[in-house]
Amino acid sequence: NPSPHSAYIQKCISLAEQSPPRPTNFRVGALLLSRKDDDPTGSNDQILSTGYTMELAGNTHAEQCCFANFAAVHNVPEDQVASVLPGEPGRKLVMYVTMEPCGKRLSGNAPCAQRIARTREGGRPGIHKVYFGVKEPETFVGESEGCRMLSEAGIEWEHVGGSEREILTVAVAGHEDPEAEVRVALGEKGKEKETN
Ligand SMILES: Nc1nc(=O)c(N)c(NC[C@H](O)[C@H](O)[C@H](O)COP(=O)(O)O)[nH]1
Ligand SMILES: [Zn+2]
Repeated sequence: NPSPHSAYIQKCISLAEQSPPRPTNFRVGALLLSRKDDDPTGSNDQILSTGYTMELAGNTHAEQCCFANFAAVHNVPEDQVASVLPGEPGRKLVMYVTMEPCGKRLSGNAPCAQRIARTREGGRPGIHKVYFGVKEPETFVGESEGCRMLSEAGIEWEHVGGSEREILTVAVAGHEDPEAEVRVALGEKGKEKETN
């Protein structure tokens, strides 16, 4: 049976497409689920929450909204989401995000890798693994730090390949030269503009 990763990444792309295009961030989609141990096809997955960039008021990120939406259902503020995330034996929490969780934000707001790491505070199991469809491009913060921060927090991560161009095209739709930015991010630096 096929792995469920690509289907979840596609779901996150659909979420990202709901994000209002801005020149100052990326349009990203995120999904939180509970997965039964030893269930590689995800046949027993339980979706817990979703989020997309600027879904909620303010300068909010997809992962931040995903947590905030879950916290709201459980009547706690987003920064206390760890206290209401399930920690059942035999199941693990997994996130899918179109883009690598940010390790730094030009706004100075708490980066998503830190928010994800904080779910493990107080010895809670928290988020076990993060799957993402593309590394963060260097547009805003240069070399991305998100994966290193997740590893330091003991959280596994994995790049699910195959949808990079689609994810990046959605992510940069509000930027000044989206096509060029996608080409650069894909390592197609310096390619001549496609002659139309
Ligand atoms: N993983 C991720 N999810 C998002 O929802 C989002 N918008 C970004 N974007 C990362 C980028 O590095 C920051 O958007 C800029 O650094 C500007 O920072 P603010 O967004 O203004 O805090 N990254
Ligand atoms: Zn972020």
